[in-house]
Amino acid sequence: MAPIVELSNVHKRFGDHIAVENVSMQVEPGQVYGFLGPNGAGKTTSIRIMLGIIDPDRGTRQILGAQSALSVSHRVGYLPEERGLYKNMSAQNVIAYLGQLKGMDGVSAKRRAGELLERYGLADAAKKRVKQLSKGMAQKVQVLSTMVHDPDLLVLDEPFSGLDPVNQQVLEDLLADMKQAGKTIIFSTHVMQHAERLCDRIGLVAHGRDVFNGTVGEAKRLLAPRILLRTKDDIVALHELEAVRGVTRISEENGVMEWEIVTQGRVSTEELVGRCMEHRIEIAHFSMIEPSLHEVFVHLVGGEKAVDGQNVSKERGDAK
Ligand SMILES: Nc1ncnc2c1ncn2[C@@H]1O[C@H](COP(=O)(O)OP(=O)(O)OP(=O)(O)O)[C@@H](O)[C@H]1O
Repeated sequence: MAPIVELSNVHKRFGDHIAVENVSMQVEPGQVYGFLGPNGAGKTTSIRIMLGIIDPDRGTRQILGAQSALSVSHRVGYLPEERGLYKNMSAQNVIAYLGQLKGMDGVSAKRRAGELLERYGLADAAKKRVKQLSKGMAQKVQVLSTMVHDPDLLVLDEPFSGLDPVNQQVLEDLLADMKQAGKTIIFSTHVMQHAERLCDRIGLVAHGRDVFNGTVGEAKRLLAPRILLRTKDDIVALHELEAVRGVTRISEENGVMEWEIVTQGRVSTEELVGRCMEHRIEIAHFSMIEPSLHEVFVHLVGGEKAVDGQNVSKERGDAK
């Protein structure tokens, strides 16, 4: 099956500034794709290129089998980074109006707008004018307006920004519902937890370039796991292992110390446990901590230094 969206080696310059340099992405039907990157990385520019709002200087794009998103716009729902709705219209009418612009008839658009508002906790806001809504509520209304015409593809630029934690969860649930309904979703975010929970694939850009493209699991495997060990014994024997990069004492209670062991490469649990037994280190607790997507992000975007900042290297370790 052809990808729903494909950017190949896209490049965009604004004056002297290169905003996007060789960005590529492929999104398959039904996938949730997280487009991640720090401020100014080129996410919005790439999304605008994808949707035909601006043209790339070089590279190619394809969306729903078309060269231009304009010819398939009724199949696409788009939440731009700049928010804005007609302030004097009611929430229900503004969603219905945007549905009509995407080809819906007035009655169906209004009915569907009412259903969406009810389902996602905004029934009371249906008759209120947009200018009477809080910023977060207006944003939710705008998100709902992107899906009123039942598009196949949702492209949401920073949909979580400006929402409180409860409404972020509502939005996560909404996106999960859309995925369940077989929709393809592309969203940009700085907040790794959303991407971690929702995405089948992620693309990370920094300074306009691709830094990573793959699944969340593949991203996490880029960093070695950490180990949490609780013991009352001296662990200097572990510190000397080749596979151990650093050891940090986290806490101490009743003579039992909790250590975080940073490994390098794929250290085996057997090797560490074996070493503990060999040196009579009695284990009160032993667990492997998978790196978070946030840590991978900092590692890829901020470089090794940022990761080292959280850990203690062998030289600085206090295991002795
Ligand atoms: N129309 C424009 N004219 C000049 N420079 C631009 C224009 N649009 C974007 N840029 C620049 O291109 C770079 C990438 O911007 P872009 O908005 O794509 O980043 P972003 O990853 O979406 O950032 P953020 O997360 O902060 O929204 C930035 O340095 C930005 O200042």
